Amino acid sequence: MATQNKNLSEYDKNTIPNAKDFRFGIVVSEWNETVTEGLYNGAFDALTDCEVPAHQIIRWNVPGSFELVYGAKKMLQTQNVDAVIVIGCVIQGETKHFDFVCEGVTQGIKDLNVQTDIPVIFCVLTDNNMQQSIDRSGGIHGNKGTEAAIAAIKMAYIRQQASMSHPFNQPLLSSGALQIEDKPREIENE
Ligand SMILES: Nc1c(NC[C@H](O)[C@H](O)[C@H](O)CO)[nH]c(=O)[nH]c1=O
Ligand SMILES: CC(=O)[C@@H](O)COP(=O)(O)O
Repeated sequence: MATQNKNLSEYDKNTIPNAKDFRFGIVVSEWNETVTEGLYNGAFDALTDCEVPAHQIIRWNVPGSFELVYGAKKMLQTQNVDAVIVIGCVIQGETKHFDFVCEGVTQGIKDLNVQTDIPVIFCVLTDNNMQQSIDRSGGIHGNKGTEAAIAAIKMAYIRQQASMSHPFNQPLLSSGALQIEDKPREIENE
């Protein structure tokens, strides 16, 4: 299993961009809250370890992982953030409900990444049992919240750099080929 070969809490600060000016939203599911609190603590501690001031981290709670999509959407619409982390823990029960919750939150977060300009980081455990969740929220495999925080910093940096680069959103030809203009378009002053 991939996680068994990679401790989720390990990161090299030398490979992480300067994050002190970034603002982060964290939406936390209350289902399996002992696990989600452990994930949140991992994320919060990693962000502050990377010089993000605590007052630049905004936390909202939602009832369950399925509500993470709506919570992240409203966070994006109303808060000045450079990335959002959604935190949940979905554990297989007796029925197929697990499948639908996992699919719904996965597709919903993917859609937000496609439809909006702010990266939304997927920190949702989808485990067979509680022990697997414990192992990944500060246990033997590390903390997925830590991993998510580092991913959030890196994606916020990519967004920042992309916004300062020449626009590469050249129009596509009818064939679908990318039309390369002689020089990048001038960025119009807003
Ligand atoms: N069983 C789990 C749930 N179920 C609740 C749903 O996420 C949702 O809140 C409900 O269906 C109302 O819309 N949520 C988790 O986060 N983890 C679970 O294991
Ligand atoms: C993911 C869930 O909603 C699940 O844990 C609920 O348990 P059950 O399938 O036994 O109703």
